[in-house]
Amino acid sequence: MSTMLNVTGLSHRYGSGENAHVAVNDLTFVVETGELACIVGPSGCGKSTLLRCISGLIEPTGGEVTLHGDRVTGVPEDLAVVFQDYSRSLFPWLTVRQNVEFPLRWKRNLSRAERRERAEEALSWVNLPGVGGKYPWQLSGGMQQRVSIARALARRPALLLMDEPFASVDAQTRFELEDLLRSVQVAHGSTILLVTHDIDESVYLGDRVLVLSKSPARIVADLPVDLPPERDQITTRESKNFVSLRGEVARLLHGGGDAPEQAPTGEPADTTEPSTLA
Ligand SMILES: Nc1ncnc2c1ncn2[C@@H]1O[C@H](COP(=O)(O)OP(=O)(O)OP(=O)(O)O)[C@@H](O)[C@H]1O
Repeated sequence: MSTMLNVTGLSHRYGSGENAHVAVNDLTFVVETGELACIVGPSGCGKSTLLRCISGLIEPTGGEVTLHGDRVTGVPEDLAVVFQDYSRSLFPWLTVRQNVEFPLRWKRNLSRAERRERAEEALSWVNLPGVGGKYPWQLSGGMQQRVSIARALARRPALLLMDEPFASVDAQTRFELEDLLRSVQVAHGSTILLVTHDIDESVYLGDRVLVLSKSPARIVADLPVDLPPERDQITTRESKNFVSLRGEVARLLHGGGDAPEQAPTGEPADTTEPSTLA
């Protein structure tokens, strides 16, 4: 496996002097090609700042980010981001197909017909064939977020960043979108870095879970997820490995980074921790 993303000693400080605020502090990790890595951390710990630095939207005040070996100094062309708020990221005056095609306009090597073909293909990947002629506001919230995912995938990004992508939809839709994302990722070998504050979601979706501390964010643990690639909302969440890992992540988050207590062998870990962090 080759390394897609390399984050080395990354720090970011907003402001200077007495008003300085360190949002992320000396983060080092890699994301391998074809991996779905989840970052979980408390609200306000610096997750969005980290994603902004990785996507080249802001320049880190320390350390560096490389994408397939190239140092990130601006927004890389082969990186796509999906945000939480689909209602603000889709253009309401464009049809679904035009929204998905929109970022492809800057790919000069693609003809109009190829752009359209790619848009239709990406819409079929997210189980939305046949809605290309509708407007976003004619679709449910979950469908609109699938359009946002299709728009990101149509660009065939080397890295897909997702910032709390399912936080604005109801629980049932969230489960459907989680399953959709995993199936798309497995089918297309996409490399994804997803940020969430939901412990269960991080374990259910991830091949790996990176646990962040309270602000300023530092990495408390980098945990492999020992679950099969094909997951199921009921049986996976009931499995011993899932329950044990979610307990470990919760203890790390609530303990602020202390070493986790291991559940006794053969017994499921305590599942009373809340799934999300305030
Ligand atoms: N532009 C900015 N200027 C100054 N401080 C900022 C700026 N953006 C974020 N911060 C501060 O940096 C810290 C981390 O913010 P950030 O949005 O990265 O956290 P987060 O983990 O994504 O939060 P949430 O989970 O609530 O979305 C917070 O204390 C925030 O107030």
